[in-house]
Amino acid sequence: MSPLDKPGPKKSPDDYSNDDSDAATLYSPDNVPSMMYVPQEGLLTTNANTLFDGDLGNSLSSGSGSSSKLRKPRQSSMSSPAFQASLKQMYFNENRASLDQAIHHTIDLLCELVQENKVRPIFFPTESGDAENVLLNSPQAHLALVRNKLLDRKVVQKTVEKAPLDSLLAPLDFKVLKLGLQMGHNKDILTSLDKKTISTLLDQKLSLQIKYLMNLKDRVDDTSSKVFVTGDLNAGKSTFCNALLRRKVLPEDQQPCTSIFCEVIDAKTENKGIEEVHAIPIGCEYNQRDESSYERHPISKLEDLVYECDKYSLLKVYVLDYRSAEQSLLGNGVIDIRLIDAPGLNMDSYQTTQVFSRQEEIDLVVFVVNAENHFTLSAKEFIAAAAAEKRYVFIVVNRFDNIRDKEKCKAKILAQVKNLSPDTHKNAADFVHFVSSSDALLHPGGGDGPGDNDPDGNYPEFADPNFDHLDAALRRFILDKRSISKLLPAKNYLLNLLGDLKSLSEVNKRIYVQEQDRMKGVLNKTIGPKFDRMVQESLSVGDRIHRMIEKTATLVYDNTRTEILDTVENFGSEQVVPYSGLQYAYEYAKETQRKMIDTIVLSVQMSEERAKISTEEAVNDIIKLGKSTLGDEFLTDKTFKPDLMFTRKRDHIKRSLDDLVDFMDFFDPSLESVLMWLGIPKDFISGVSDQLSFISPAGLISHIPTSVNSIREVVPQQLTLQTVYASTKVITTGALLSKAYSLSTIVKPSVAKHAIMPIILGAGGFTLLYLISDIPNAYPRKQARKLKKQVMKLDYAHVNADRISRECRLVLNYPSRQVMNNFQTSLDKRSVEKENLEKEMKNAELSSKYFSDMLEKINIRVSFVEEIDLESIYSVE
Ligand SMILES: Nc1nc2c(ncn2[C@@H]2O[C@H](COP(=O)(O)OP(=O)(O)OP(=O)(O)O)[C@@H](O)[C@H]2O)c(=O)[nH]1
Repeated sequence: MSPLDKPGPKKSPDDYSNDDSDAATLYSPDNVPSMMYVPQEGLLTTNANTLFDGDLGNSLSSGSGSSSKLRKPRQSSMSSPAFQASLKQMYFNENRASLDQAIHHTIDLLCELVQENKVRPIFFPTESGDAENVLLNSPQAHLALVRNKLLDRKVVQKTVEKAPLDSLLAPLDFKVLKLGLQMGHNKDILTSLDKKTISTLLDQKLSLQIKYLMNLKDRVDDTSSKVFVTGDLNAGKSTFCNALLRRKVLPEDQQPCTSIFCEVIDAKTENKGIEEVHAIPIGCEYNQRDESSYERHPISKLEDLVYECDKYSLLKVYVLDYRSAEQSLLGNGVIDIRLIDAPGLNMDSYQTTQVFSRQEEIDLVVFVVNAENHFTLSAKEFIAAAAAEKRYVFIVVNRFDNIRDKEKCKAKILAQVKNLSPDTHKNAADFVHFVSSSDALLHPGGGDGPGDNDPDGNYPEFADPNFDHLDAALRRFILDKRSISKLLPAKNYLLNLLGDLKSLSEVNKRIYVQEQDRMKGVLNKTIGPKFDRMVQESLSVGDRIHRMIEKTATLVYDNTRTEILDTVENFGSEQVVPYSGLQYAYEYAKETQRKMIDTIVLSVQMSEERAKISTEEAVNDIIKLGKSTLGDEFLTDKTFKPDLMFTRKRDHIKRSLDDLVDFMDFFDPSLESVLMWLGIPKDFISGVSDQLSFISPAGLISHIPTSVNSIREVVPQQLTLQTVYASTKVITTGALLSKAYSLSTIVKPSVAKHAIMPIILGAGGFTLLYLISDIPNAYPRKQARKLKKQVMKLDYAHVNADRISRECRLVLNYPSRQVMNNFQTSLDKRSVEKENLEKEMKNAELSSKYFSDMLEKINIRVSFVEEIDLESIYSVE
């Protein structure tokens, strides 16, 4: 931000000055102390005299919203070096405050991003262009990673192949984030990426940037300036530092000697005027007030100390410069300058890393290159990196005295500089110097220290005029153009970082907008309808299974009932066990009874077996239905075991049935059995059975004539068989005697006496014979009726049919529940899927909104930083 008010073109202090080229005159001791800026009054003033006339002309504001204005100074005052110096100081302070603010704002943005990354993942494209990263850089791959935790390369490959080309985003060319972490090259991390890792990596990246910005802020706020002198081995770095100090402080040698960083500090301001070396042992943190953090050594020991890189990490070299403020670089009276003499660049990697790691602490990099060797590969790399960060690099081409064709050498080196740092090349007169440092130290007085000044107190003339020019340019850049030397790298860095954050936000905004649309499509076209369809399917399958169970249970019930009733119904038609004779009649009866009961039990057992088969079929049908509807999602964890069905005892009927053998159970006279006993073919009996059906033993008894008339009436029609039948019944029931008695009342006793007795005896014998012979058939018939009666009474068929069908229903409920549970699981899964998608959609919406807002903020910050005008007042060219 320029402190110059608009409108009207900004004027650099150079515009007020007639000649600003001679930096030495800026700090004329006569002028510097007499000039100061009074912010409260908005005036530049001397100790006693006002330098401004009464006109309010071109005004200067504080740049931070203050309305304070500088009155236009008189031309004579404006051109004074003191005015220039103070004005530049004011600009510097304002720009520094603005940069501080910009750094704070950027830190805030980074903190916001860190927070956002914790809540919702930020897509981070890596810079490497290899195949793996292309996969990782696609939005699909990234979100898949986030969702699925583990990267299945094949799956991602498939996704990428399917994705439309324009939806794949090319890796971004980050400037700061890339230089800061180089995450994309770490294959070990990439292969094990999951949501947490991505988040942690980005978190680390952003946290590092926050840390870096804190350091940057310290650097901007730090009033001192650090000049980092580095270069190739034996290029003359120490000699160059000594030439700047005009003393042989640092050891020079033809062999590489400096193996430790040496920080040269003004002893007058920083060490109570005492010249000494503070050697900081490796691992110690230097604290000047804590003597245990370093070792004190005299300057003369420096020759040895520089070799002890195994012992010390840094040497703080406090020296006095007896020259005047306008001659001395360290004791310039304006700012605190420190020189850092670094070991040669091709030292071991640790040292080189140190060089890199320290870059953020330094304001100016001076790269010393041997004119005879030109740039080595490591030198080129270093200069390019430093220029990218600082924009300007001081290049000192040393040992130029050894070069014969100086112009050719110059042209060659400048051509190389052009490639490495265009800005430095553009301002080569200020930043590229061809010198001989050793010559610069040659002066008539020779030797070191305070005694070298000539008797008049003036410092001797130098042998190399080019070095004078370098010295002046360096002082001018550090002291006069501090906005550039100190603040420009910070501004540059901020712009680069904000640019990266902008790219990151743009990519994320685009991805999340795309993702939102994609997920909306998935929800409306796939997951939503799938969920509804599954709900319908589960209802319909549930209904079908219920019907299947009912059908099977009903079938089993009917079959069982029919089976039992049929079994009972069929009893009595024939013998069920062999008859061994009258003397075994009781055993026969018991055996017949047992056999019949067993047959009933067997019928139940058979019904159960059939029920098992029906149940198994139904189980398979239910599972098949589940599988056909749910496909792969159907999981069966149980197998149906029919043997486990009907394991309870089923012979309780034996206990229920009356198993007493009654004497009368052996006799069951019937016309059919009589006919059969008489040897009449069975077919014939069946043919006439309809006509005989009305004849029942009870009916017959009721039809037994009660008088002779009635006998007369009856006999013609019901002769023979009926009579025989009736007579057997009469005998068996005792009715015969009563009928005989009643007959005797109507028939003359003498007649009766001769006729009845043989008849009675004949019929009785016949009947007895019939009854005894009919025992094998009569008992089963009687027992069958008895059992049937009891079965009916116990409702045995229903009870068993109900029991079996209930067990079938119970068993079938298992696969039914299994299918329905599977449905429920699938529905739950769909529901979770739907909820997750809705949640992700919401997150994508929030993320896209977040990055839109973030982009707006970044744009405001970028304009803020861009408006910090560090250069217009100092035209480097
Ligand atoms: N001819 C000539 N010799 C020089 C010049 N500058 C330095 N030297 C010599 O080069 C040698 C190495 O100088 P140093 O200053 O020790 O080099 P350095 O880069 O500090 O060495 P290391 O830090 O040990 O890598 C010494 O012998 C110097 O005298 C120069 O401008 N011209």
